[in-house]
Amino acid sequence: MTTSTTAKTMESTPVHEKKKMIETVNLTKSFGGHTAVSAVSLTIFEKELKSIIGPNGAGKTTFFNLLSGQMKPTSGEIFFQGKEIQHLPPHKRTKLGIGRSFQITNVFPTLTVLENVRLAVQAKYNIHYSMFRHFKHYKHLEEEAYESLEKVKLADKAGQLASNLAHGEKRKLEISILLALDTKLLLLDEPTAGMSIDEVPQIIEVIEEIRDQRDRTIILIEHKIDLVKHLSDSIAVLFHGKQLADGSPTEIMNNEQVQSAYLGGLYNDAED
Ligand SMILES: Nc1ncnc2c1ncn2[C@@H]1O[C@H](COP(=O)(O)OP(=O)(O)OP(=O)(O)O)[C@@H](O)[C@H]1O
Repeated sequence: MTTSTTAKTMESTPVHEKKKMIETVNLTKSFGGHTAVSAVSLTIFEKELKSIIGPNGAGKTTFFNLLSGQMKPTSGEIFFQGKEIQHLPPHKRTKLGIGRSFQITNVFPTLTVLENVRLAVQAKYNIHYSMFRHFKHYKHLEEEAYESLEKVKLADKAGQLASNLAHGEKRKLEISILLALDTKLLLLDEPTAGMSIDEVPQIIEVIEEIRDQRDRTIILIEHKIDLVKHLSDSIAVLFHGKQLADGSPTEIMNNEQVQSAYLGGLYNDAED
């Protein structure tokens, strides 16, 4: 894990100088009588990495589903760069620049790693492939795809079939595809889940490098609290669907309400 002072730089930027990337206002999602997300009002600033933490069932994934458009809210609003988006379907939000890491459906197992990312680059430029055009017409797409693979440290696997990648490599490929699509807001849902111990530091390094470029905004759901502390500019805590706290990593770790209501449980989760 590399050390970086960039996160501290974001923390020290005065709030009035920060631009809002996405904001939720009283965002609520109920399933029958159960409210999974309850009047959550959160602001995520451009170029920051915000983590959403909370015990199992706290509403984190539902919150992501609302941001990405997989679910419609029961009430409340979502503003992306000032534009109201809660009524937009997922593909329109993708076009605006919101990308979610689990969109592994974009990965074609029988294509190579490079071909998968090249398709994302093509989609970004809206270019339809023609067998009769000279390959040089497409060379820049391939180069851009390769650069995107380099950013996630997967360039050495460019020629392999996507189906042959290890689990952690597939997660990196997903992130590479999001980067190739010029995603402004990356929604990373437990990127380390299911990874072997060897794979975790690699994905952390990738996320850290994307964060330190400071040209994207990242929202991260993650159970591993040490990782969250290390990576985040700010942390929001959900508890029974409600927003329990929102602040810097230090503020959250020192927040007595968070500690007593939740952190003990979280540490236990993390050790599972
Ligand atoms: N489609 C659904 N229908 C009914 N209830 C749902 C649905 N999706 C989520 N819930 C409920 O909403 C609550 C919040 O679930 P959610 O998956 O958002 O929590 P989470 O914080 O992501 O949990 P975990 O850390 O275990 O993934 C839970 O009680 C869950 O059972």
